[in-house]
Amino acid sequence: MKMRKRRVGIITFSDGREFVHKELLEMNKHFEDRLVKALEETGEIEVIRASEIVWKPSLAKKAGIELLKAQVEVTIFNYAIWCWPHLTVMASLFAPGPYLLYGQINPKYPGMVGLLAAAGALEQIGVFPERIWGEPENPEVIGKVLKFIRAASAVNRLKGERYGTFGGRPMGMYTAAANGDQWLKEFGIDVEQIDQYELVIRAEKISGEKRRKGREWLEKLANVIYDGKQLTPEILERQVAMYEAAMEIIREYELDFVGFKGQPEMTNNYATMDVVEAFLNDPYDWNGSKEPIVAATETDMDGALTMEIFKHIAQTPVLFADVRHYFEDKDILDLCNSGTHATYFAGKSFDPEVNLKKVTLYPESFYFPAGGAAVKHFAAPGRVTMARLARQNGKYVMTIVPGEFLELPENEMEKLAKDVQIEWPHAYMKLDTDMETFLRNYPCNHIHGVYGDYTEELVHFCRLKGIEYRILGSQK
Ligand SMILES: C[C@H](O)[C@@H](O)[C@@H](O)C(=O)CO
Repeated sequence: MKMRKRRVGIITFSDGREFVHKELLEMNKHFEDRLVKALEETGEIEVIRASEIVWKPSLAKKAGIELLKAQVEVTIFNYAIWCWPHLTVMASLFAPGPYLLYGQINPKYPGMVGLLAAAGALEQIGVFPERIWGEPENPEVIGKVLKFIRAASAVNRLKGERYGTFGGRPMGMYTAAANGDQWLKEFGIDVEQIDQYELVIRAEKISGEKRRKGREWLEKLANVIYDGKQLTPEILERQVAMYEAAMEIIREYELDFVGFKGQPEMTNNYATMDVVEAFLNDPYDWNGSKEPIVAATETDMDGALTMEIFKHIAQTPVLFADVRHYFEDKDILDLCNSGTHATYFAGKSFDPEVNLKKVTLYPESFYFPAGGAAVKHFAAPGRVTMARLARQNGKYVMTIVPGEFLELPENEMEKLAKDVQIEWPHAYMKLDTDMETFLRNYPCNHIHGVYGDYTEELVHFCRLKGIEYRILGSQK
């Protein structure tokens, strides 16, 4: 999967007395060099430096404009000596936020004083920057910087995105239907409404060659169980055609992420959306590797939004699941949903051959008379961060649920799945919190997440957006 580097601007400030500035210039530059090197070494960041160290107002303005023109996603204001705070304020009028005030360790000069004076000045005018202090070579310090940058770039990457909702509120699910005006106002996301019929019309026009290519690839790499009724080669090809149709619409309408109603119209009359949803979320399909396109089932808008935030923060595929069952005796939460588990989760690999070996395309059950394949697998073990953005009394609240996907013997996973829903994918999770706390606080039926520890990034995201958050479990 191709990672888009996060574009970060840096402005280093100085003393407003020219003779002091000149005296300390080489040292100041050296501190900037060290920070730039450490940022670039993360492999996630492209640094844009202002052309000059800022010691007078005209240079503050010039530096800010340079970063604005370079379309940076975050600006770091860098302090190693005493810096006159109005220079930061003036640069902030042009340099794109969010802002991180970075303090270098340089005890012989009042760098920390400069940082705090600038922070206070910004806050007086309603701009609330993050502050980090330390040696750029310290992995813990640069780790903190990176977490902030991931969250800040996610805030900016959402801006101007388009969400396509195929069909309306599914099966009476209030939590799936959000308000487009609120999305635009709070996140800068435009919502496009598309009729599911458009998918059917376009799917019918997808060539036999394209259908066959998808079906044969799936048959070759995964285990396909045809039952002659709910799942036949023809129905699987119909799901492939719907995927191709969805891709066509996504490109044509310039959509960044999507949701499909699916139930009951498509699942009663045409085919389930499972193959479409899983492979949109995957970093590949039968045509090759691609960027994952977040796809929520049941047109769950806030679910899709949570996933899109995760995608920008972690730059990996994102899981969508139902909170399905709790095995009390084993303390295992079963996350399971028919459609949207990307096959990436089966093997945690970007290589489809690795993951699809562990995937079975199962005939759908009685809920879905039109038939189709459910994309069944078990999520690979590992530390995960799950979360959900939900509206409570009109306001967004983020519930963050850290935990672990468990390593269980294959036969035990099959046994657990049989007791729940054999044909659907499962992720067996051990929560950091206890089940009672989870049930009392979790805001809806769907949950989303990625491998890795991203709690701090989500917290930064919420702070930047003024969203209330709660963490169910400790931050590890
Ligand atoms: C079979 C049901 O209609 C499921 O689709 C339902 O349990 C859900 O997935 C709800 O999120």
